[in-house]
Amino acid sequence: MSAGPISSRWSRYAYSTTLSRSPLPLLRASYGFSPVTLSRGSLAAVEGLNLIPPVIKTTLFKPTELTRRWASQKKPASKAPLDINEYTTDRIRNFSIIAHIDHGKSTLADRLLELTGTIDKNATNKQVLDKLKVERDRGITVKAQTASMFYEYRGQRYLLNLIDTPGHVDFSYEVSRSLAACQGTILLVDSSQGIQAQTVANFYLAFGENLAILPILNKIDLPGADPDKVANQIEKAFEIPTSDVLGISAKSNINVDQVLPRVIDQVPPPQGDIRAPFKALLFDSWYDSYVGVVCLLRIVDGQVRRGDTIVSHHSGVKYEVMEVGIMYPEQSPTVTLQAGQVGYIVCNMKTISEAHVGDTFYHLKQRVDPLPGFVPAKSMVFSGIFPVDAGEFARLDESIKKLTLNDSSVSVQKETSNALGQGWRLGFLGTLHMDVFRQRLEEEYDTQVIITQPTVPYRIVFADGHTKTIRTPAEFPDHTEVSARKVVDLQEPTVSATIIFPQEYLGAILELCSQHRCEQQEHSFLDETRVLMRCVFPMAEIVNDFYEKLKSKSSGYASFDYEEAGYMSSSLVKMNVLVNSRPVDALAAIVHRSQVDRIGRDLAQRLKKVIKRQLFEVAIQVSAAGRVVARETVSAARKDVTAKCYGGDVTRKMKLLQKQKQGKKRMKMVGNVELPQEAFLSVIKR
Ligand SMILES: Nc1nc2c(ncn2[C@@H]2O[C@H](COP(=O)(O)OP(=O)(O)OP(=O)(O)O)[C@@H](O)[C@H]2O)c(=O)[nH]1
Repeated sequence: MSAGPISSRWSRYAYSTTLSRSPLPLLRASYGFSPVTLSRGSLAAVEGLNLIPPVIKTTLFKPTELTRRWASQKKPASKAPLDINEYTTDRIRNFSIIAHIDHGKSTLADRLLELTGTIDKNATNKQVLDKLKVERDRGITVKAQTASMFYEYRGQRYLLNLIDTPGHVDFSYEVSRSLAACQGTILLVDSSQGIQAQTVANFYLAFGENLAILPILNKIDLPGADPDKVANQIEKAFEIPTSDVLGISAKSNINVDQVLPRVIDQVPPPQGDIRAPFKALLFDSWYDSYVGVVCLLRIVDGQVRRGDTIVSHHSGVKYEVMEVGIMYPEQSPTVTLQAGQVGYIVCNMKTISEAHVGDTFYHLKQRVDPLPGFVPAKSMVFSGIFPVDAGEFARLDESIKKLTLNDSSVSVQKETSNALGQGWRLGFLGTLHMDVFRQRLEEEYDTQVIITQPTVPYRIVFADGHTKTIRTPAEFPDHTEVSARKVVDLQEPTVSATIIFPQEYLGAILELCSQHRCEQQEHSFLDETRVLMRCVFPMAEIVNDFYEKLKSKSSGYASFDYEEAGYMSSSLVKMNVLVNSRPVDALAAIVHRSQVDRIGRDLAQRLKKVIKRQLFEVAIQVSAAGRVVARETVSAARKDVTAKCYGGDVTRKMKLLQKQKQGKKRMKMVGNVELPQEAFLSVIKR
């Protein structure tokens, strides 16, 4: 069945890690392998805890739009860059916080920044590392953020680099590249909700990177919290003894002071040699309108300072370093960055496309071998974006260019639609990513856009052997080409999904999955009440409203995570919508043959409801594979043309009615159906 290469996060890890020494009944059954015992130390006694007075910070930048909120928290500016040379590898710890969405990563990051004096203690510190407006509005992390902290423990000063990561599956790429800069991670689990789908997925990401994993239960202050039960789940699922699990409340600041001592004791210091030639991994970047591109680096060996000339392995381009520094938590210049540290550089890089994530930098005169890097993020969901007002095209074009400067995972291509005019076809990592992009366009750039139904990339295999990936229904081969055997195979992308839910919803969830062409692989129990199910879906089935349906079927208790699982052959057809015989391209879709009648009927009925009655009859037809699958008619609204004709000769009335009939005929002939903007959009707008 599977036609393309299967790239599974789990299968990737299966060959990149050693198999377990001890049995891991639950997850080995699910994922085909089990983890080795994780590196853990004993709980260190909390002693000698002493905060280092905040180092005076310098910033050469005006706060950007996104960081304006921090302005009130900035420490007094100074001209002197920070000297962090004393922090050799043994006194550095690089760690991240990973968790399911909303389990409290950003809140814990706030507390750790306060505890170390990196930000002032302030009742208004809420998810300080969520800098984007959209993150604050939605209460979710979209972009991983790095913050450096200074901390004294047992008489020794440490430089701790924390990376707060997003929890939502659309942004798991952010998580995986952030982990490449760390040696350890805090696996945070909400003690009232227990292990969820992204807890499992993120655990395996960290495990695959061979990171030390520190299990922490959050929200122990909640009345519904059951830390013992959740600690048992962690032991069963990940083979981490319950005695290693720390219970905290990030919100109420309970036991948070035990977190950093554990990080120092259990996360290994970074490897690296300060005397070796400079070698650094670029793992994130963003565009700052004042200084250009800012690159976040993990310094593997050697050191870098202002004035150095460095070279990109990826492009061979030379750059002069204008500034180096750490995120403290904003950009704060330092004298150098050296082996083991995580920090930023500003060089004469003009566009974000030059900052290739996974690139290796080296000194001009000391070439080094490149680091392994990352597989680039791939757009999986494509949508047409059009300006609501066609006169806004140029402004929207500018806004999209600016926004994609800071989000290189969005792919952009121009597109024209007969119904919606000139626009773009954009590719996103998932539908939440798409929605976040739309919200940012509207709020940060004050533009109004129409987004068409998302589609996934399909593959067409032709008789001559060549393969084409298509991203719009317009590119789908004509059904005559398919029947003439010019096309030998049609394929759609699939995902391997993990769903975790309470047992009482098993029946309802199985039914929902089968409606979405799901192939269930297995299910097992996390504990006596919770089920972990693994299955394969066609990606097209989950990009629209599957998650909302899953939440509603499980009263909000189910969680869901997925990853690409290659392509499979599929019986696909293109569905066309005709309004008075004219195709409306913005409503066309690629669907599975088994669903054509249901989707076609539903679409025709919805269109009928929103098309206003005209002075003539309007026929709505949905066709697929050369046949009409649904038809609806909007009857004509009869205008009383004789209303003003009081009394008089009957032939005068007849003449007016005759004239009206002629007019209707002409309009019908032209096919000039007026689709009211808002009504029409309500069908295609998400
Ligand atoms: N009662 C209680 N609530 C908490 C605690 N920690 C976090 N919260 C709340 O949980 C919600 C989610 O917290 P966040 O810190 O945004 O969670 P997150 O994991 O960063 O979320 P994403 O970045 O979207 O994945 C917020 O309303 C927090 O106030 C805690 O210890 N106790």
